[in-house]
Amino acid sequence: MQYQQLIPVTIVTGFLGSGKTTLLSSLIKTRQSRRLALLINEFGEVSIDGALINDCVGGDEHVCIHDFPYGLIAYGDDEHFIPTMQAIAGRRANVDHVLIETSGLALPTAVMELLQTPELAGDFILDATLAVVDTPLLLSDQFDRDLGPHSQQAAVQDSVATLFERQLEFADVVVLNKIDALDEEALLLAEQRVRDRAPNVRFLELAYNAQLDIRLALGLRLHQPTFTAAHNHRFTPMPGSDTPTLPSHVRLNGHAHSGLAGHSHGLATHKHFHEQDPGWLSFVLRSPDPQQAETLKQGLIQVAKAEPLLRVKGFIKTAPDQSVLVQGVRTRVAISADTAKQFAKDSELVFIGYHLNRNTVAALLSKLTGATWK
Ligand SMILES: Nc1nc2c(ncn2[C@@H]2O[C@H](COP(=O)(O)OP(=O)(O)OP(=O)(O)O)[C@@H](O)[C@H]2O)c(=O)[nH]1
Repeated sequence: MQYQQLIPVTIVTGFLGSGKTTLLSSLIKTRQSRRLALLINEFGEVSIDGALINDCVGGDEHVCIHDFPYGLIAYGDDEHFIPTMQAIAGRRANVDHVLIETSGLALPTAVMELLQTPELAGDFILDATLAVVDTPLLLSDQFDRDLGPHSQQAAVQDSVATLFERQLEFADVVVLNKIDALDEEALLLAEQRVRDRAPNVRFLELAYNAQLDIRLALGLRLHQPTFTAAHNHRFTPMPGSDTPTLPSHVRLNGHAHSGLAGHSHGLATHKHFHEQDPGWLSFVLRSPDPQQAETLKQGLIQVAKAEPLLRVKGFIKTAPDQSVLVQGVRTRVAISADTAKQFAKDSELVFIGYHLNRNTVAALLSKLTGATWK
């Protein structure tokens, strides 16, 4: 298979709530004639992101969504990733680019490595890994380690900081997102903070209003192998593979992803963080009662202040035949009637946090909203 015939894959990583789905939605809108396949990875029982992105593309057959509502894309127990990718390869005449959104708690390495296995290496090539950053949170020290005495708060901070740093470490491109209200000085400081954590990041891009120029996001070919004798050392044969050479994912900085044998990160990087660090939890709370949007919003802010809640999202029922979207990243909670849906179901919110107690959150939210949440 010639490089030109390989389907480029862009991995979009980034911490919980950094804006991955929002950026993907805007990329889809500006995709022009590109035919895209998207793999969306949701951490939680309810597939919110899939619903949002599907809304955004409507019935457009040139954008095909593969939703992984329960699974963690490409991690150990994911049986769907390789067959899904092979199915995409099977309709390669209709696919120009694959975009994979990893869970906000995942590292991109699991996908990176599977792309190099014999099942996929003949059809796909990593184009670039993008890490989306919630810039205001970065600037307000929310991704810093807590160097104080041991406490629950310090444990949350440390786990968040570790995950954040590792996502940046594996990125080719860091996208500074949520920068609408930031001035030049703040952006320079944010850049410095990214570079301090991940000196090998190759590009920093700015996403004003969660929009990225598609030319800066797709087709970067940052892992294009060099097919010259002088660079033969970049090819690493896959052990046990018939394929004589694999597309090397060597970075300019020498950080190698050039085959499983030579891989430098170790198997630990294949694990999702909630496997490695069982402190990360996700659960769903439901309410049959009609919700008052502002009361619920204030309730969620209080919960995020009192408990180690890092992300909440879902739809709440504000009238018998209407549900509206709830999006919370720590204490920033937005309720968007624009994304109203004609749902006749109960309100349903996914909560993600670190050692977050389901019963405590349910009791607190029920008390604060006067509605039953369980
Ligand atoms: N002000 C502002 N808000 C943004 C921007 N990008 C995203 N958001 C908001 O941030 C929240 C989270 O955005 P998502 O796109 O769902 O984030 P995500 O990274 O996909 O979230 P997870 O999949 O849960 O990790 C939503 O309320 C978005 O509307 C931005 O550029 N500016």
